[in-house]
Amino acid sequence: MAEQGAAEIAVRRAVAAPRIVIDEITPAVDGGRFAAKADEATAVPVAATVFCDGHEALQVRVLWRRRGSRRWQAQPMAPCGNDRWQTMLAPLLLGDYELAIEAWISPFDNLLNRLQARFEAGFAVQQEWLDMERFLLALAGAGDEPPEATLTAKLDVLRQHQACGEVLLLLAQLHNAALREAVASLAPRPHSVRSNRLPLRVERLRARFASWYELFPRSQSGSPLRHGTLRDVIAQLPQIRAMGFDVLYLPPIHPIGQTHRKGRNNSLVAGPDDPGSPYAIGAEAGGHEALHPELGSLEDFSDLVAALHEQGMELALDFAVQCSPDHPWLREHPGWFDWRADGSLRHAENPPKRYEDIVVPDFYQADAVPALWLALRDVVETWVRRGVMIFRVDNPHTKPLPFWEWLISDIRGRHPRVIFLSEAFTRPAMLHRLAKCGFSQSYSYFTWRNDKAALTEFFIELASNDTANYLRPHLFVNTPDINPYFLQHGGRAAFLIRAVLAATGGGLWGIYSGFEICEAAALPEREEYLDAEKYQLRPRDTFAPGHIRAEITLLNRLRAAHPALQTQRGFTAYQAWNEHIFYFGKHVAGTDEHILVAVCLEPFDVQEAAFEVPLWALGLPDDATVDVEDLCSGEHFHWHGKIQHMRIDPLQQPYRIWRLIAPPTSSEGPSQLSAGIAGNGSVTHEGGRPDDY
Ligand SMILES: O=P(O)(O)O[C@H]1O[C@H](CO)[C@@H](O[C@H]2O[C@H](CO)[C@@H](O)[C@H](O)[C@H]2O)[C@H](O)[C@H]1O
Repeated sequence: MAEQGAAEIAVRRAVAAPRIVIDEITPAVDGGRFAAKADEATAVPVAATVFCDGHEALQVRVLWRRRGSRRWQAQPMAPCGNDRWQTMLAPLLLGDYELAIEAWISPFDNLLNRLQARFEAGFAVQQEWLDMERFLLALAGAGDEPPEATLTAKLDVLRQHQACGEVLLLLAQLHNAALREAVASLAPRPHSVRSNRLPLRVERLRARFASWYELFPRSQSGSPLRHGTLRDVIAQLPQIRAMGFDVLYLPPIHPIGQTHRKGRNNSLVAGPDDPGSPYAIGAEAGGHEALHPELGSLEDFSDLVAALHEQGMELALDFAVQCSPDHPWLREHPGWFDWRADGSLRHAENPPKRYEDIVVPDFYQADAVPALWLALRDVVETWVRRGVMIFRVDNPHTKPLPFWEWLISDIRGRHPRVIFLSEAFTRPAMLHRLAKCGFSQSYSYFTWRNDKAALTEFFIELASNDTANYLRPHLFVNTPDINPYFLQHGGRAAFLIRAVLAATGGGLWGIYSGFEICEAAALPEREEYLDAEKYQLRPRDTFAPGHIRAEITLLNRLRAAHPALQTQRGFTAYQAWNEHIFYFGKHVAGTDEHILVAVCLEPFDVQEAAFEVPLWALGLPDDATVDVEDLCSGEHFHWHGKIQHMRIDPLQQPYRIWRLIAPPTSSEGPSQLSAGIAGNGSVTHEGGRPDDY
């Protein structure tokens, strides 16, 4: 008896289990443990695998609501093959959302499918119609309010078609939108099931698409003898904006400690005039909320913020959780630090790098919880109040993950426009986890991806939904810490190569001042700059001969004009039969824009290659003719057929950027663009130098 009872309970449990499977929802990060990322300018593609036993017809829809709201909004999803369902949500407003997928068996669609199948197979549909009629009658009931009234009226029309044997018209009416809407609101939803809720974070467009320029304010006076100020920075803005950059990033601007101050080239002893590393935060004049006195006043700071806005730019500030031994926190809050037995503190490090001039507070000291966490949050709040909406976070991987997850969520709760960039050059697992914890953008391994295979793998991974749903790579070509070997040895062409890869491969790229004049002098056998600006004033002439300002300007202009260049998504590696030519396409789903980029990775020697034009992506046969625009020279020409040939002289221009122009539909007549343009299928012409544009 007991056995029988247990069996019955087990059966009832099985019966209560969902009959419909909802799986592989995207966007979702770790099954909803972390928020997927979207931005307010972009529609959100939602997809899921949804299926059931047998041949039951399903209805599937996506539900979404702002976090904290009780009301769900709904949008139907459509099948796209292999049990996959999809829809596109119109761009959402800034903020945090929840998504869920809901599905149920649709008796109406089951009846309709059967009726249609019988008809298409040439059989009578009398029986199927009676089933349908009974179903609709039951739904309409005796109600005379919409939607019942709509259904009753439609039923009359359906019966007339049925009586006259007009099955095609009957079917058309059964597909009628008003009828389906009425049915949807009245019909039962057997076996209805809803997925778990998946968080989605909608950020500003600049979280996904921005061009950064980094400089040290102290070097902007034009003289090695005078410490630069924020006013000097304001004077530089027009020329930085003219290159097309829209974010100005400054390393820490706080007072710099004296104790263990570093000297030139990272020496452990500073000379009397050495300004010290700006990352050694905190001195008599204050800590993280103070401004280094030599840079100016807080009024100057707010003038800088205003001047940036006038230029259509904005500021990114460093947020570095560390202290010089002279930071006021060491005196005021000794309990935030992990003191050694001899009364000293262990200096910070990011192995193998050693940071002898700073110490890091201990997030889990009894006195530090919650005081230190809140104090750090208040530092960010202070700068937000002063107009900073972007923070580049120094070394986040050496601080606890729960701290970042809490801090970012807390700040964004009040300031959804705030963007955090994670500077974590560390193991992939940590780099990725920081992005999941909420960082809007992440430094990446781009700087060290140079050959074709490595670049292909790198960009394919970043473009994949699995990664792009939570991690946005920031492609810096150089940083004050990284003077890449490729730039050290590749001459001017190397700078152009790296610039075009970064500016076209992803939505976020950045240069550190000096890149535009191909600065590359290095410490021997090190990826570090000689006389690094981190330890001394380094005024430079950023218009020095040989500069690549025109090329950078063109790249930023192309990025602004072409949505395909504003994202890491939509990357496809194409065939160019030469190991030194990296050739890829960028295309944003839902647009007809196809950009092709070919980069000669060899900075000194001419390279040639046959390459394939992805005519198939435009729905064209292999022997079609396609109009092409060379986006660097402005020339228009044709390519006849799928296989073309390129020749690139890196000393002239180590890259090509083309736009494929979709052929006009037959009603539009011949393309205006192609009229009168000679094209022999070859792109061996060198076109104009970028300086000519
Ligand atoms: O460790 P990372 O490679 O991520 O580099 C970042 O953090 C470093 C520590 O803040 C910072 O290093 C610079 O500042 C230190 C503290 O003043 C100093 O000891 C180092 O010599 C100096 O390079 C680095 O610049 C930053 O990008």
